Amino acid sequence: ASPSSSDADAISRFQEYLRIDTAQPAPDYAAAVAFLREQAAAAGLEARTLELVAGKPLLLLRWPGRRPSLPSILLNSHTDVVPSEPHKWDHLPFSAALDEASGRIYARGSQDMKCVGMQYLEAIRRLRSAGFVPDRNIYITFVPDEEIGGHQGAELFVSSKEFKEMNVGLVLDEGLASPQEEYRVFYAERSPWWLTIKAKGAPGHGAKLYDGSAMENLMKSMEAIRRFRTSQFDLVKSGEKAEGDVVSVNFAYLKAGTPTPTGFVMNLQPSEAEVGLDIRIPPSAHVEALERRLVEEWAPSSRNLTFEFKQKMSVLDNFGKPAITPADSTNPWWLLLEEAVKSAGGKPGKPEIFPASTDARYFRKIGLPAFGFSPMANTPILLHDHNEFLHKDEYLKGIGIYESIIRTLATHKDGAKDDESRAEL
Ligand SMILES: CSCC[C@H](NC=O)C(=O)O
Ligand SMILES: [Zn+2]
Ligand SMILES: [Zn+2]
Repeated sequence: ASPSSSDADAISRFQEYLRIDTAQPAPDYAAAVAFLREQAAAAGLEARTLELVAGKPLLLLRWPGRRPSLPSILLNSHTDVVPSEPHKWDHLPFSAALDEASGRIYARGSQDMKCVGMQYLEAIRRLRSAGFVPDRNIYITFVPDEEIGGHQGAELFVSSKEFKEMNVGLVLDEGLASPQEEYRVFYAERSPWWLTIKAKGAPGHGAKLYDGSAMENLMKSMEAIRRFRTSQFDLVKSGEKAEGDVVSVNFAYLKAGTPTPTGFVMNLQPSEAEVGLDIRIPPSAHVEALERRLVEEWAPSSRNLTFEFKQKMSVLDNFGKPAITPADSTNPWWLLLEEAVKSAGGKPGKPEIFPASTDARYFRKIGLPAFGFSPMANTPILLHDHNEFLHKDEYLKGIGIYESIIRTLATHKDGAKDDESRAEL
């Protein structure tokens, strides 16, 4: 069915946002914030641009509620996107081309996560024009730098005075597309450990056989790492565990050898060899056992191996507990979210652990409940991939889902224990 004029307008606004090149490492944040401030004005929202770091604007929008003392709702999204290889796309990544035949909107950020940022705003437009007024303050944030760790975005924001004044009770952030009809919802995520292991050994003639060369040392470690990786991956392949529940280890780079202007020296065994690892740790992992495995098996000093962490996020929050948001009947926020998705015709899937990392970790770290959710069903998972797309109908359906979520979460349930504690409703 062809979209109504308001649907067509919503789609063209989505395309306009997608056309702004906010790809790392040089996102056009100024253009994105200028566009989003126009959208905020059209949606009747108060807007403030915070520059916690120069050149890294964080846009903070507010929809005042009738009872501002209630814990507020924060709808978060990031404005930056990952780079792409345009020549490998069927449609240029910032063309935001709507393929009429398929109904797909192709663009970098169409899934991750410009769709969500615009769906928040479109849902609020519709709620306001329907005369809805929230009980709680509703905040919408567009933060920078999520794709490079959020260190100058969400991580700074959660310790700012502006954030403290917001009295946030619940955060929604990004999820993942679902190839099934059930939407995916995330209540935790895996913590990134980025690790380098360096092997040293005696150099030697390429024809000489001897033990303990740097390459042999490193290969022994990589073989042990690969066996561990396989053991974890087999748990996923067998269906015994979800991807977010195992420890993943992937090889990010290898570095060794003596370069020359035309290649590498072929008859000199190098005295050093290095591997980079991207490790993701679920909240349930036995961290001490993994650290022991690293020291004793993967990088034992007895084999002239050393290691260095480039990033080592804890699986615990600031209170020493696993950074997890309960997604069951003990958490009234979860029950409301589930009810809101269902009442808008959506099917929430079984709550999962997000396999990668998002800015949600910074909110959970300070003890706030945060769910990862992107309303994309019947959609292949294409974040960070070539030909990332979102079907226009899925996009429009997602606006309706957020209308229901915002209406449900923003309305105070009389009798709830809102005023006594932030964790409760
Ligand atoms: C760990 S900081 C980088 C965050 C990035 N987020 C999504 O892809 C990720 O690699 O998971
Ligand atoms: Zn993202
Ligand atoms: Zn991403």
